[in-house]
Amino acid sequence: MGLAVYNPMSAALASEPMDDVTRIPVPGERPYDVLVGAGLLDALPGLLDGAVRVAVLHAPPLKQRAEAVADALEAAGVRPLPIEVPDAEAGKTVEVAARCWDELGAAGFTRTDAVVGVGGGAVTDLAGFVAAGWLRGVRWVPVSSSLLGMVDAAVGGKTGINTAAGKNLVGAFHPPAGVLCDLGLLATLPHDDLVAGLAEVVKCGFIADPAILDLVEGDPAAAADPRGAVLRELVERAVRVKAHVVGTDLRESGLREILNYGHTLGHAIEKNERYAWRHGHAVAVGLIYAAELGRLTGRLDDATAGRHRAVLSLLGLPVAYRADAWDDLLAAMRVDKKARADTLRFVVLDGLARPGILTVSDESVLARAYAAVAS
Ligand SMILES: NC(=O)c1ccc[n+]([C@@H]2O[C@H](COP(=O)([O-])OP(=O)(O)OC[C@H]3O[C@@H](n4cnc5c(N)ncnc54)[C@H](O)[C@@H]3O)[C@@H](O)[C@H]2O)c1
Ligand SMILES: O=C(O)C(=O)C[C@@H](O)[C@H](O)[C@H](O)COP(=O)(O)O
Ligand SMILES: [Zn+2]
Repeated sequence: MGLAVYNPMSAALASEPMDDVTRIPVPGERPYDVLVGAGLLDALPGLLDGAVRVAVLHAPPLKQRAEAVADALEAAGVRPLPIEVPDAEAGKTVEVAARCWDELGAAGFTRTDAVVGVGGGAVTDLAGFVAAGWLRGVRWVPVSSSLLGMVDAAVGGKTGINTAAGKNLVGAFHPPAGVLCDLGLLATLPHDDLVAGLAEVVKCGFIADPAILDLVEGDPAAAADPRGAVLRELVERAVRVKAHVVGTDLRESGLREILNYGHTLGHAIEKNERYAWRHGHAVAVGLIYAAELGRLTGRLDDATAGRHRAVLSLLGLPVAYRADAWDDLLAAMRVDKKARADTLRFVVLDGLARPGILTVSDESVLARAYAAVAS
């Protein structure tokens, strides 16, 4: 089954630069814009017009930025409710979400009130989920502070938390009112987290926009320079890929599955590591695995499959995982959201920027493909 319908050129024309802020529209039944630039807080109150109270969810590393968000809201006549949550995956739990809902209840949040998530993908996934659940859905805005959040997590309305059985197993499709990607925040993002975000950028290169791969291969150091023009271009290209896909298929009934390239094994590794591995690191290994699956099933040529390991290695991303973990990984992959009944399904490539679905009828190929990443 082929799923490729993306044209990077027409997507670029659809986005408008304004005073060094690039506005990338996300179409669909509830359209919104992704703003990419520096600062951007001036745009926040306008996205939450009519709100009297706004919860500002953040983890400790982004406390200062959350205070600036609260100040911007207060200056616009809105009552901010700062809520500090545990950092990274420790915040993506039902207990933390329940505590947030208790705080919204105590503050009397109504349907015109709203939630802002200030942080990386973990905090914005949680914030969106809290907003999706409260009164069956209030407005929310991610103020994305990590590369991975900007190019992926904050865009598209997939919100959620982890459960004991696996990654993101409870959640809702709940598009934001807008997305703010403040490139200035990348200066304080730890280098390893920035590089982890590049794994999702590379994913977009393989599934839809090969110019991304050329940029990374041409100058990997520039790709990882938080202040550089190359990274900005990569952010904008990846956001355009995601905006096109989620604008076409919000609820993942077809095309959106391509964004899960590399994630079937990636999520299994994250669960196996009890979420101590960065998401982007696990996805990097998952991408090489998915490429090998495509190659072994005769769908992907050797050169494009090999390019996965090469480009991810150039960035210093992990390209291998424990050989002895295979049985646990296979068990975790069985609850992947793309599985249907007892049948595993993977996103694979039929060529560069030609993603499709592999429905696995003979599971022996899964273990054989694992040899490509087993260490
Ligand atoms: N909803 C989606 O569509 C989607 C897409 C991709 C990933 N995700 C989810 O996103 C999460 C990963 O996101 P992530 O890579 O941003 O990880 P993260 O949110 O855990 O952030 C990584 C670390 O960087 C810190 N950080 C973030 N921004 C910072 C900044 N500007 N300065 C200093 N520190 C900063 C965070 O506090 C954290 O310690 C995973 O939970 C993944 O499942 C969701
Ligand atoms: O937005 C999507 O759709 C994606 O699959 C993007 C992924 O990068 C992201 O990690 C997402 O959270 C995974 O979704 P899931 O449904 O497999 O949990
Ligand atoms: Zn991801």
